[in-house]
Amino acid sequence: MESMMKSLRGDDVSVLDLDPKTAVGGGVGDVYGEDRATEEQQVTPWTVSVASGYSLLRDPHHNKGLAFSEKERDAHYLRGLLPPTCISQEIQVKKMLHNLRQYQVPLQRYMAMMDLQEMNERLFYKLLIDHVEELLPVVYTPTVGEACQKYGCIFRRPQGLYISLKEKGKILEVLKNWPERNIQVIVVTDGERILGLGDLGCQGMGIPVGKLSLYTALGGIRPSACLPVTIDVGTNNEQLLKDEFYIGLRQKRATGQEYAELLHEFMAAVKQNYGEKVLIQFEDFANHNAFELLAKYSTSHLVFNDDIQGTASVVLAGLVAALKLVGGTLAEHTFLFLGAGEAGTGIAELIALEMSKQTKAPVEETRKKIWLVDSKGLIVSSRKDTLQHFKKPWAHEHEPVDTLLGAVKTIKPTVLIGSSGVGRTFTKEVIEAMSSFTEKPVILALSNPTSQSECTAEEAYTWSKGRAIFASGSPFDPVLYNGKLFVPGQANNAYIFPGLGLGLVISGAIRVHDDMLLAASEALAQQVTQENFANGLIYPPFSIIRKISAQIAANVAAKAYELGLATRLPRPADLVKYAESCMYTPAYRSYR
Ligand SMILES: NC(=O)C1=CN([C@@H]2O[C@H](COP(=O)(O)OP(=O)(O)OC[C@H]3O[C@@H](n4cnc5c(N)ncnc54)[C@H](OP(=O)(O)O)[C@@H]3O)[C@@H](O)[C@H]2O)C=CC1
Ligand SMILES: CC(=O)C(=O)O
Ligand SMILES: [Mg+2]
Repeated sequence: MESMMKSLRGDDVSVLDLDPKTAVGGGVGDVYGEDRATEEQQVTPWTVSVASGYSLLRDPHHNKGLAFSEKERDAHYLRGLLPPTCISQEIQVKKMLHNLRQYQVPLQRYMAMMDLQEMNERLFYKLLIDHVEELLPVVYTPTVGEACQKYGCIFRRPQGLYISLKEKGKILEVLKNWPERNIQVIVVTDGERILGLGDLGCQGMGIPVGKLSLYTALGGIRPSACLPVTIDVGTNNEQLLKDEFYIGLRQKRATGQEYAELLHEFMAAVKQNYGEKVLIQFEDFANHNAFELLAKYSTSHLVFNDDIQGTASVVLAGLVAALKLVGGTLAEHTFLFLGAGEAGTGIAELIALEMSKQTKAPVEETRKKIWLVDSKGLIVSSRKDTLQHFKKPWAHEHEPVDTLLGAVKTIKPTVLIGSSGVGRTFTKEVIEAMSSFTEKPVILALSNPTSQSECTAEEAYTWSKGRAIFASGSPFDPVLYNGKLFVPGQANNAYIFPGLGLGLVISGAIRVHDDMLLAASEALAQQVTQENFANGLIYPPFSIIRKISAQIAANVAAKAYELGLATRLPRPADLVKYAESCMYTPAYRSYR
């Protein structure tokens, strides 16, 4: 046993018994037994397979820090490596939270959270789950946006898998370098449209890392089953290309065939390595690639585009809930979007689909209740020839209108949705115009991070004289207006993708279907309580997100079984209970 432990600890005789003065290479050993003369020689980096002692404390999957019990300290060679005190995970959470709150700068909090994730994974998730409303803005929008912008500067230990053009032809090998074999969810970006911040190249890695930490914290997917990936084909961001700390390829973006081939190799390698049931979530691709990738791989892989589909599902849920506050049916409302890209057209299409299901009218008809404005003005039929394919269905008969204000005045929408990525575009005039013909205008400022939000919560409530039903992509604090407290909701796809992913995983689904997005949306809308409505909220609080995710997962899984897309048989009788039972919990395990 002792010899086995010796070997596990790395103090193998063949290494230890070497006389330092006659070490390999024949130089002279220093006081540490190391030999300068051998520094140029190649060595084998090697490690042990059972974590114990010093290496156990440095293994984020098993480390418990001061929470190791006396018995564990004896059994796992930890004596002396820790100070004498033993504390509970609850006290560790309390301490971490106390420390985090000392930081005034959000990016410092982000870095502290990333350090914790790298040091003690279970404590990271316990902290995030128990204090989700406080910490979501740290690990996710808005702070993750700043983290991506400064990723090169704050880079310490790599997270996730980087696949660049240099790895072309070897992607399968690269996947095999990842330490985990049983991957269930991959979030992949190419960094070209990171939130509303544009092309951040390889530094977009913060997004897959952040999204996957939410898959675990909010949706209960095991951390070991999550794989963040960044595909680096270069960047067109001149500032990054000149930045000495930039971590990616220093070249302009590859496009066309070169791009398509790398992506194709990646998609094929993922299926070969992990099988057909691994969920691949496309995230923050520019729209000129996003729609094509989704269309191309949705028939051969379990793929989902969060920006197009997840956003659509979350917004539809909010709108269905909002009807309880503003009255009418979906089809009785008129919708205007600022931004006709992935989020805008994705949401528009799902609203039209739901309206069509409710009214039995064809989608071509229900689309007519929905209007979109892009950077060139209102999308109308006279522009059809020059429009990107995803905008064409929205080119309705109308005179050209150049501005959002002009469009609001002529279309008279009851719902205004911002998905442009451009901040402060819902001006006072726009919100006043909305409020002039609607008693309770629904205003969703979806763009992230906070700097890109189409308006602030305060602006929406003040300019509408407290009548707006408002939600935003990034969180805003409650607003006191005319003596009344208004609590804005957060319309963010983080409500949907963790539960949707869990539903796909537990049913063993092999494809994503639009009806699953509707099922997810319906489950979310059902979680909004009378108390939430009384506070003007159209989303439930994030504090109960794991309960929400289980409901979403169950609804999605039920749809997968109904559509014949589920492979995990037999179907569990109680899908909510089953979803809950599958969810990862971060409590420490006891070590024998
Ligand atoms: N809350 C949430 O859950 C989510 C929020 N988002 C946010 O939505 C935003 C957009 O994302 P996405 O749809 O993927 O981006 P896209 O690039 O696909 O689309 C952006 C759209 O906005 C239009 N646009 C840009 N500038 C203006 C302007 N000044 N006036 C009018 N229209 C303008 C573009 O017009 P044109 O086509 O003419 O260039 C394009 O149609 C981002 O900030 C993102 O963070 C995205 C997904 C989820
Ligand atoms: C939330 C999100 O996915 C985005 O802003 O891109
Ligand atoms: Mg996104």
